[in-house]
Amino acid sequence: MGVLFDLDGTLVDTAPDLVAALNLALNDAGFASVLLDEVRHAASHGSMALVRAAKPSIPDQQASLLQQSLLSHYAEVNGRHCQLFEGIAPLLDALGRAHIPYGIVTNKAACFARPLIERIGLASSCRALISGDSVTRGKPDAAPMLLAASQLNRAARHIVYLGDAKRDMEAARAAHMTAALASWGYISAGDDIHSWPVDVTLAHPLSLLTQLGL
Ligand SMILES: O=C(O)COP(=O)(O)O
Repeated sequence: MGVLFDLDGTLVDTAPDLVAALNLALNDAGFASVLLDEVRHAASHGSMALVRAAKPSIPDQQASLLQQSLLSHYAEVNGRHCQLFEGIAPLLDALGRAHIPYGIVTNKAACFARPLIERIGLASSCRALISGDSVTRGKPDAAPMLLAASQLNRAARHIVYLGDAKRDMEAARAAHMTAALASWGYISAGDDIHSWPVDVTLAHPLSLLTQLGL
């Protein structure tokens, strides 16, 4: 048995850092800041989704400049305001006690994902960290999932993948893993989660232990 996690919106509440970087970029460009709750739902979908959540109607070129600025500010603030979601630390402890390895499959670039898991204290316990740029095709493709499974040394069918986005559920299904929806994540009212390929919906991180029969 093994467990894989999505990073943003599932394992770590990264929205405060991402929105801090977004606001620095907006302010540099002469725009007003946005509130965390206004754009939090976009935080699982990458930097351009955050820019578009704040500024839906600016031209593409201006959005690209804001995205580049956001990413350069994010390199500074990454790990500063974020924390593990409530219930994740005891979950990881319980997995460790049960000798169930865990890893992370994120679409975030390695230059952000690696320092983040070091700053948040997971680098020594996490057995696999697959980033968006570790493979040619990221989620919803099966490739990053299967690479993580090989690093955990577990068969894909014995792995549960927790995520908060449709592409996470699709990637888990494509890799023949159990697709577990983390309902504490960045899911917006407009997300039609009933149409997503979900095997199990978890209301709290510790609900995974019941799912695993622990
Ligand atoms: O930064 C992104 O693109 C999203 O990252 P995630 O896959 O951990 O949700």
